[in-house]
Amino acid sequence: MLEQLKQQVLEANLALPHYGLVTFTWGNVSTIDRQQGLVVIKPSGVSYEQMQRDDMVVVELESGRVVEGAKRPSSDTDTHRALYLAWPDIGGIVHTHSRHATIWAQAGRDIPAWGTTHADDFYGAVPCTRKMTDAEIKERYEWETGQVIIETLRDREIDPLAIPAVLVNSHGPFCWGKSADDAVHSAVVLEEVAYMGIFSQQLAPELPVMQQTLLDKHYLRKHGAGAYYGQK
Ligand SMILES: O=C(CO)[C@@H](O)[C@H](O)COP(=O)(O)O
Repeated sequence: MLEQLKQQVLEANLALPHYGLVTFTWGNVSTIDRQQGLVVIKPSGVSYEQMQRDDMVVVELESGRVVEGAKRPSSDTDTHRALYLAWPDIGGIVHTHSRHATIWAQAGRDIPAWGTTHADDFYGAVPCTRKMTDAEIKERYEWETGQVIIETLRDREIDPLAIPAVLVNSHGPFCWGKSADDAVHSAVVLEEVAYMGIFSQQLAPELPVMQQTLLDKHYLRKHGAGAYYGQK
């Protein structure tokens, strides 16, 4: 089972440069075995060209202790752990510094739902977190990054599976889903709508968000009529 998860995580990490979402090693993907309470994540600082299945690192969900793997786990492992612990329905997480989504994160801006490309995968604006406090940055930075993400979606009453993405202020995007592949899909769509949004807003600075009926039509057509999610 773990070997299969390592292969899934390897392939998901290799999809990041394939879709142009990363430079150098600026990104990481993980998945989780909830029965065993184990997270499988990319090794820290290893180039994607050299990455092998056995480089994947296995850590305990609760403690973060490395239980398998010779390399250091991603530097963002504690952020992944925090999200898995808070959201029992997610099975995969991606973090990147993809260029246009990171532009929105650095600007501290939500990405509004301006079109159906957005609506197919995100049931409303993709939120940007507040800036982290000095104390949060100094103490357990990666863990606190996860807490700020959780706080943002909770306070905005967003179902994580309805809008499976967030922009961490001054940092970059985190995306998730029911699997590592779902999370990569969300990361690709997020980068696309981030890119489109920059230019749409240049063409029409007063651009209104899309009508709720169109957002409903596209989101529910893809995710099923019974899947009501999203901001209240
Ligand atoms: O956010 C950052 C650095 O700002 C990290 O995502 C690194 O860019 C990737 O680190 P590793 O996964 O290789 O440890």
